[in-house]
Amino acid sequence: MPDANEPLDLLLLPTWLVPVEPAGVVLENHALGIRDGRIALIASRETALRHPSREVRELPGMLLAPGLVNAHGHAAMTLFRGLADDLPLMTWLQNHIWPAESRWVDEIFVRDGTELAIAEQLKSGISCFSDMYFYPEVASERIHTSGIRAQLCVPVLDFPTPGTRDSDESLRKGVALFDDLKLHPRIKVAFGPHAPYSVNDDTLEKIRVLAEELDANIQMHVQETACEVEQALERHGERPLARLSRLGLLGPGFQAVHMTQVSDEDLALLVESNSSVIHCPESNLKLASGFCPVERLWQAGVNVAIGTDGAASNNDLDLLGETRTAALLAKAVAGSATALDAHRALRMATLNGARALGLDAEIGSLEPGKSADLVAFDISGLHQLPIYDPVSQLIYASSRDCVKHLWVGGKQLLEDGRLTRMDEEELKDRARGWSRKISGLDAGQ
Ligand SMILES: CSC[C@H]1O[C@@H](n2cnc3c(O)ncnc32)[C@H](O)[C@@H]1O
Ligand SMILES: [Zn+2]
Repeated sequence: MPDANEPLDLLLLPTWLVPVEPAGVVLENHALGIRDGRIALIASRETALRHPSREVRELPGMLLAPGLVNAHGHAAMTLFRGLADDLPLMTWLQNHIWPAESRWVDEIFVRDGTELAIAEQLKSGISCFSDMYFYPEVASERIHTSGIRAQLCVPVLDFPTPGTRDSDESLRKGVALFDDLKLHPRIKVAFGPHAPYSVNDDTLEKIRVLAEELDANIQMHVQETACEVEQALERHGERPLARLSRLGLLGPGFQAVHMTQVSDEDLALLVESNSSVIHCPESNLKLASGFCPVERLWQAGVNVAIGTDGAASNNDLDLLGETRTAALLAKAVAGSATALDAHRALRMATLNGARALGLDAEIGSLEPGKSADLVAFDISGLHQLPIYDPVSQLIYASSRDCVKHLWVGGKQLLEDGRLTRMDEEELKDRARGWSRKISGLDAGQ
C-alpha cells in the first residue's frame, strides 16, 4: 500500500468529472490523481492541489470519464469495412463475408486489421474492447504492444476456419492462449462460440467444462434475428437461449450478443442466471436484424452493455455514436422518451461493459483504487453549447472528434487526439494496400 502522502504521478483538473458510480453524479471543481497506474485520489480542486504531484494538468472545457468499453466486436474486420453493404445478415455472412474470410484472412491480415481497429478505438475514447476473431494469438500481440485493454474471445465454430481445422483444434489453441496470458495485466482470454446455429451441443458441452475449469467468460452471438429463433425451434424444438441454458452455459460470465428476440421465458433465464446482454444497435439496424428491448431488460435487472460489432456491419468503431443510437432507439422501442436517459447510456458504455467482461472491480468507473483507464472529452465546441448537463451534451450533441486524451493503467495512449504509440500514416498505408489487394487492383492477386 503506498503512503497516501506520497506524491501523485499526475493530477488532472478537468472542468467536469463524471465518475459514473455513484450514478448520475457530475463533479465540478474536482480533480483526479493517478499514482502507479491507479486512481489514487478524487477530491475538490482545492484539496487536491495541496497534495504533492509530479505533474499537474489543467483540462479546461473537458469532461473526464472512465474509458469507454466496447463489449463486442471483430477487430480485424476493419479491413472488410464497406465490402458488402446493405444486405440481410445471412446473405451478408454466407455469400460475402465467409467467402472473403476464407480467401483473405491470415496472420498478416489479422495483424494489420487489429492494429487499425485498436487505433480507431483509442481515437474514439475506447480504453477496453472485446474481440472475437481468427488468429487470436496474433491479436494478443497487437493488444499487448498498443497498451489498450481487451477481452480476447477464442473463436469456435463447427467447420474449418482461418487458422483452425475444427472446433477441437480451436479449443486446444484457446486453452494454450489462456495459459500464456493468464497473468497478463490487460488481456483476459474468453471463449467465443460463434452462434447457436454454428456450434453443436458436443462442442458447447466442452466449452462449458473448460470455461468452468478456467473461470473464463463465454461470449456468443445469440438470437440476433427472428429467423434464427424460428429455425432453432424447427431444428431443436427449443429457443436458442433455452438450449444454452439446458447445456449449462448461462451464468455471470455469459455474454449474449444481440438478443433482438426476447420472450418472457428468455428474460427470466437471463435474470436468473445473471448473464449479460451486449447490445449492438447499429449492426442490428444495418443488417435489419431487429431491435433489442434494452429498457425492458434493464428494468428487469439484466446487465446491458454495448458493442459496435465488426466494422463490416456497422461500419465504424465509434462507441460514443453507438451509445447515442442506443439511447435514441431505446426510446422508440419502449415507446417512452424516458427510456435509457443520457446518464444510463454512459453507464451502459462504461461500467456495464466492465461488468459484462468481469472487469468491474478494475475499470468502468472513476473510483480510488481502480485502474486509471480514463478519457477526456472536449465539450467546449460551438455545437456543444450551452451546457446545462454535460453528460447530456456528451451523449446527444457530441461526436468522437471531441476525444482528446486517453489513458490505460495511467499510460497516456492518446494525447490531444494523436496516438502516442502508433504511426497513423503507416496504418493508413497498410489499409489502402489491403483494399487494393482485396478489390483485385494489385497485379498477381
Ligand atoms: C467466431 S469469429 C467471428 C465470426 O463472426 C462473424 N460475424 C461478424 N459479425 C457477425 C454477426 O453480427 N453475426 C454473426 N456472425 C458475425 C465473422 O465474420 C466471423 O466469421
Ligand atoms: Zn459480432
